[in-house]
Amino acid sequence: MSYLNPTSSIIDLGINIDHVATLRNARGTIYPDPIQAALQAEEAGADAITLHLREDRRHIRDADVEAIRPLLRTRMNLEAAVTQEMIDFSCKIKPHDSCLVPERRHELTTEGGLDVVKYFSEVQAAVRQLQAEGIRVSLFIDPEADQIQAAAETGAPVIELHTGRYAEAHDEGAQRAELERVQVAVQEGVRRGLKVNAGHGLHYTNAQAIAAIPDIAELNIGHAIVAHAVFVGWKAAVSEMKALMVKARLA
Ligand SMILES: CC(=O)[C@@H](O)[C@H](O)COP(=O)(O)O
Ligand SMILES: NCC(=O)COP(=O)(O)O
Repeated sequence: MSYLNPTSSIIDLGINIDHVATLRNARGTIYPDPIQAALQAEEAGADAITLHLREDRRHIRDADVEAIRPLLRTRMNLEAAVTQEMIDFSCKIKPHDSCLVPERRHELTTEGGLDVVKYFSEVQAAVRQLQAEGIRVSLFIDPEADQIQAAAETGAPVIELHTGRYAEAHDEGAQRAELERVQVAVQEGVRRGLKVNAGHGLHYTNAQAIAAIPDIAELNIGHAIVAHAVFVGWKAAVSEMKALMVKARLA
């Protein structure tokens, strides 16, 4: 199976455009346009465009995904819950990457990783259906050895480690412990032959330590970049994040 990846870099940045759509939907306008955000992010150095089609469609909508898919020059990483509706939609869209995430209707944001151990057979069936369409599957999981093992056993070639606990750890000791958890999980993923990505809650002062971990392939970042763009502009916010990640990896 071959996958399009024209921009392979030292560490890839997937720009999550969900909260461009959140801003649009807040007033029911047609701006800011997630299509424009995706294309400008690519021009500014994004290696992939990530978007999460939530079951309640609170930000990204079906029509956004359909419009953006044929226009991308990099990759689409479509995040969705493990429901038959979402898997069928992803199979119709055929993104380069399909990232399976957990979802609770009333959560403010994705609170943890997909419990692949508990829902193994459902996740494996989803992985198989997506892979039969030539879609690369990523599982968004907590940085835990049993989840990584289960993820590998589903046949998915990619995992994305949820960095939310690292991002929310405000004292130095807790942050160091969470960073170590991610570092160990990356090693475990690589040992099992997986491509290891990471993301959630990363911003301009905490992404460096994650980007510096050897073997992390890609970071997916959204909310902090949309927020920073208010002050510096969208393309500048994207390229600033990409530059700091590359600098951290090379340091
Ligand atoms: C799965 C994930 O981590 C991202 O989709 C991120 O959570 C942005 O979407 P929300 O802010 O709606 O959770
Ligand atoms: N999968 C994580 C992601 O896409 C971005 O999450 P966030 O930066 O918006 O928290």
